[in-house]
Amino acid sequence: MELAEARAETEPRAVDRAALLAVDGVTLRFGGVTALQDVSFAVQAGAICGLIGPNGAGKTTLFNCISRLYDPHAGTIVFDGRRLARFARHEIAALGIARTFQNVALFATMTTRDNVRVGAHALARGGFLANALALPFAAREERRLTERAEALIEEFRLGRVADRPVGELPFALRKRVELARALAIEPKLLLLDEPAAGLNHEEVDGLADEIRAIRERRGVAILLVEHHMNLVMRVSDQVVALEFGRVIADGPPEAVRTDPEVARAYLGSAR
Ligand SMILES: Nc1ncnc2c1ncn2[C@@H]1O[C@H](COP(=O)(O)OP(=O)(O)OP(=O)(O)O)[C@@H](O)[C@H]1O
Repeated sequence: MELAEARAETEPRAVDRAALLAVDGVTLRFGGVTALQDVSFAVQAGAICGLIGPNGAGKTTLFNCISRLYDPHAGTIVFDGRRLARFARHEIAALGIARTFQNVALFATMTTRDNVRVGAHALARGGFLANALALPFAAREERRLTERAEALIEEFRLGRVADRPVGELPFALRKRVELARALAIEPKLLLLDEPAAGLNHEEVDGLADEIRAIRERRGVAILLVEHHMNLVMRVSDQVVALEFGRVIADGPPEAVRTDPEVARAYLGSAR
């Protein structure tokens, strides 16, 4: 493909506000540092979108805006037709957004099964009082959560380690537990923060298959922050590239990979 043609295909464009996730003109500063500058892009329902960029480009900051950990100074994020700014951080899961973390955020002394159950609990109805009084609907809810957790344990092939504390498991397996836990809320959007970090070649291959399979099975949209370029290019339907807080390319993986702006941004970067 000619370079000019590649550029045209990846040029940032007006955001599609009807998409599952529409990030529109988001700006966020930390003191004098502009971490995000007028960032706009959209992710369609069921699509896998890779978010790339050199260190400090703003990827984590953007994730934190979508999870409501940070409030943008300007712009809007619309998810499934709702403006996220209207919701508190603890309401995000109920809207249908789940997240995994770079360093795996599980309860190390709890078993695999209990970690997955905790994920399902994020959506549990009834609450503390109903559970404390052992009301019938609380018992029904518990059964429902147990069934959901067991289904996920089977789906993610975790049966063999279901009763082991997750802190004892190899890192790659803990990552699978974290995926199962995130999906326990049956999200419409899954945010994956550097899922390949700390994995070897073979494990990254397995992860790529797993990510595609999750989307096929569940139709969930996935936004993936990742430095591992091969993984991003292999699994994504769309890739958004950031540099110094700005979107420099947005398009199909092959077009973004060959985009001269992206190549320039990565020049001198060893990753
Ligand atoms: N809490 C914070 N306080 C001050 N500056 C911050 C904070 N978080 C991020 N920054 C700055 O904002 C910019 C974007 O950082 P961010 O962590 O979002 O980049 P990134 O693309 O995720 O980088 P990496 O690939 O290294 O994880 C950087 O200049 C960073 O130093």
